[in-house]
Amino acid sequence: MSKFADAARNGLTPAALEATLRQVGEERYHNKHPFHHRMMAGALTKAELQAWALNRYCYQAMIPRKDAMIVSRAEDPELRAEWRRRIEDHDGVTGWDGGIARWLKLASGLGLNEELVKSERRALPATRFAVGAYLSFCTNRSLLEAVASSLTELFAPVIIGERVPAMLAKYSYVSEDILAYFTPRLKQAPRDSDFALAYVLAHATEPGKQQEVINALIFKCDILWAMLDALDYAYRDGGNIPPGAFVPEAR
Ligand SMILES: O=C(O)c1cc(C(=O)O)c2c(n1)C(=O)C(=O)c1cc(C(=O)O)[nH]c1-2
Repeated sequence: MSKFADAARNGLTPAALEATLRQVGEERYHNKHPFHHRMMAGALTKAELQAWALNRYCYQAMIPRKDAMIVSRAEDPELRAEWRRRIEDHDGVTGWDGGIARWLKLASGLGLNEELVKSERRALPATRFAVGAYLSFCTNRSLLEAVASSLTELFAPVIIGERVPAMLAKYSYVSEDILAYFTPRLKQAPRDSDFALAYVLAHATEPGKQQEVINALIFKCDILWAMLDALDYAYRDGGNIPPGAFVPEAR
């Protein structure tokens, strides 16, 4: 049983709930994953970096759809107004001048064909299942759980701060230009997660709901973890690439 399974048993103060959520991230966020450690050490092949970018595109492309789901479920205009900015961050004004387009630049900068990435046809089965599970979680669980599941963004600046300098230092073909996706995220993620955290602390006031938000964050950490597990298994050392998935040319 997870050590967090009955963390809210006796009810938590807002400060204690926040501390528990931060501890979940401390222990379970995907910056603890061996794939991320290999990335930071400069140990990934170009093929593995390409596979990472191609698969992660599916996650990026789904994010504004799950945010639209949250907007549609929110009865509070303030929550909707705040949350729709996230959709704009990813879609921009035209659909192709926001975060999704910047992620495509990252992928093409690593040598991938943009149309192939956009088609999502070559993503790993586990990537598609993980991304679908996140969207369906935000569709079917309570609004509070959906908001809480975004709280991995509390920890995103940490992983970006580890990833970007390491990628620039360790992979000669990676330039700042290619990694431009991450620059605005360093402002957007704290703005978004501060709002989401305040919402969660204000609304998770009884033990049952507090446990639900803790579990929602664990679920989301598991989604991110499962995506890196799948990449590691499929592409490490030439790998175990599932039928139909991306086959790199570069090694
Ligand atoms: O670079 C990362 O490792 C990372 C992690 C996460 C996250 O923790 O879910 C997000 C992002 N990036 C990101 O760029 C992003 O737009 C984003 C949105 C969300 C979300 O759950 O709403 N997470 C993340």
